[in-house]
Amino acid sequence: MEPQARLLSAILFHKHRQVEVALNRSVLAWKEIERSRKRSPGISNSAETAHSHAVQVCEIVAVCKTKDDDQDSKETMKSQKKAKQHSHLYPHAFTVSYIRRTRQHQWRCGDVTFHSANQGLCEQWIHVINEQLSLLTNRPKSLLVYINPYGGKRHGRRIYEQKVAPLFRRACILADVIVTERANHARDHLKTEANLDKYDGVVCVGGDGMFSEILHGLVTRTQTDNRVDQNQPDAELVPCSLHIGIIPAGSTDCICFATVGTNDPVTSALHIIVGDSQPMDVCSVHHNDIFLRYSVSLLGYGFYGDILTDSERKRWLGPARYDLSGVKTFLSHNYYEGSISFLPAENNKGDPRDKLQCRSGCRICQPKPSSKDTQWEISEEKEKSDKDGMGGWSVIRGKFIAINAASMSCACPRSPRGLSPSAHLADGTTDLILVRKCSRLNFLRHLLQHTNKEDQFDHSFVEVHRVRKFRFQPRQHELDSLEDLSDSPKKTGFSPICSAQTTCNYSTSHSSWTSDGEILPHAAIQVSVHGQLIRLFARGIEEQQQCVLEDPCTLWALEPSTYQSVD
Ligand SMILES: CCCCCCCCCCCCC/C=C/[C@@H](O)[C@H](COP(=O)(O)O)NC(=O)CCCCCCCCCCCCCCC
Ligand SMILES: Nc1ncnc2c1ncn2[C@@H]1O[C@H](COP(=O)(O)OP(=O)(O)O)[C@@H](O)[C@H]1O
Ligand SMILES: [Ca+2]
Repeated sequence: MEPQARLLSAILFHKHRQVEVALNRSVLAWKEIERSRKRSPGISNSAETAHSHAVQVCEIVAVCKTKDDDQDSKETMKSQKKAKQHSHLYPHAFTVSYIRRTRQHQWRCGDVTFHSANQGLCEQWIHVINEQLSLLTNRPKSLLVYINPYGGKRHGRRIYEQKVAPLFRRACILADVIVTERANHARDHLKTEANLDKYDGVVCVGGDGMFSEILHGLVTRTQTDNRVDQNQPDAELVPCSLHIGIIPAGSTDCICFATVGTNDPVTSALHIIVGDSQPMDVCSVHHNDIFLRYSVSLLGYGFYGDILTDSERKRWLGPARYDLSGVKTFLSHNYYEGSISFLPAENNKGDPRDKLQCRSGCRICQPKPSSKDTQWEISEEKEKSDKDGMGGWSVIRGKFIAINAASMSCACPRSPRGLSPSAHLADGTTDLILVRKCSRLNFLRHLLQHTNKEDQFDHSFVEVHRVRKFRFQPRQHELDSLEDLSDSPKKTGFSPICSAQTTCNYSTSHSSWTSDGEILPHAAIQVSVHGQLIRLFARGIEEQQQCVLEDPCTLWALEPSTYQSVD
């Protein structure tokens, strides 16, 4: 790769030591002068060695003039005298705030302050760095923020004010904040009222349920504006132009965890600031050609549907409601009869058991521009020609403890690999997991495997398919109407210890679907995946500590440009 020309270089002071600082279009680097000369001449090929540091320009949060009060605030008593002398000699300074990777995908905002005797020089550095930042056009300047004050442990407002707002201010992002006053406040505001032209993105402070509100508001608004009828299951939906940021402050937060790798408000705020972009699939759910909901994480019938139905009554318990309802539902051990038909994904989409996890820059999720249209036509054609005979579609009937569709891994702190560890964020498919009637012990084994590294699909009673569309029809019990009044749910040989359904006056042989944590009113549904319908301010889970810098040493080897100025 052609090394880039230096924009600036100078001898400045950092922590009372002389450093050489250099900037090109992609990297800001600095190294101590005396020590590096004394020690080895070779600097290793990493972003940071003992005496050489480098930061990618696209990971700089902000640069600003350092105020006098800030300069010595972190000094110890011992070094205060030295610092005073130093700041007398070099009274001018600027601070660069940048992204620092810590453990397990967590990001923090680090600061580095450079001092100089020359005020003009400091101003020049601030100007040139800001000029480079202004070229990064994917960064949001104006955001619309919705806070659910009742999500998770009810810390949403505090999390935003203490951890996120100061970072947005530092990055000069304007934020209009709405603290919601009722469920669906954010959805309705986005659907009709909000002036979206003003914003570069929408931020949701809350859990998956709150994200779902933003999703529905934005997707519906986009379809209305483009005159697309959401009730048509085959309608080609128009992708949303605004990015969505998630500040995790809910109970599960799996959409954040599976797209960032951690549930941490500061990390999410930094992904928003740098304008990361992660496309994401969205499932549309219909009942008899009537639109019900969109879903991005788990669409679950049976086990998870029952947990969610039960846990809604325990909302006051916060995130612990899922554990309590989980144990209760596990002990109930219900199964449900029905038939699933699905349209499998094309072969190039991989397999749910192939262990190719979706990671930042995932190849399977890349749109294939040259062949996409023709591929799409072929598969549409195949689908049409197959429609009458249901060719291309597979049908499975049976008794199921759980039917889960995971459009992405659904990784979360409870299950760090998720419900379908190899599911992809943006491949246009969902992984359909069918857990048939089995013993309690076997089901427990299967569940436990979600928490360790074992393969949860390695059971005769579990099957998993990567699909583009599916339908579910619960078994119609001819005598349902008579039996429903007296019958409890079907059991796998044990009497019920407690059951959500015994108090339910809807057919007891049916469960409910949960879609991103919300309950759907119908059991018979049609689902289609809409590839890459939305984009998040995220980049997918990074493989490891990514050191994508060009060798910072190249900066030192370059001829100075016209910008060069040395103190
Ligand atoms: C024995 C331990 C078994 C642990 C099994 C863990 C599997 C967890 C898979 C989680 C998938 C989560 C998919 C995410 C869905 C969310 O969109 C959605 C909404 O999120 P929000 O609250 O942030 O708005 N959340 C949920 O649907 C919550 C799912 C929670 C599942 C908890 C499962 C607990 C199971 C406990 C079984 C206990 C067996 C005990 C035996 C004595
Ligand atoms: N101000 C509010 N009062 C009551 N419910 C709200 C409010 N704002 C949002 N909600 C609803 O709260 C539910 C849960 O929100 P969420 O942020 O996902 O928290 P959790 O992860 O704890 O479920 C969602 O269904 C959302 O529509
Ligand atoms: Ca997918």
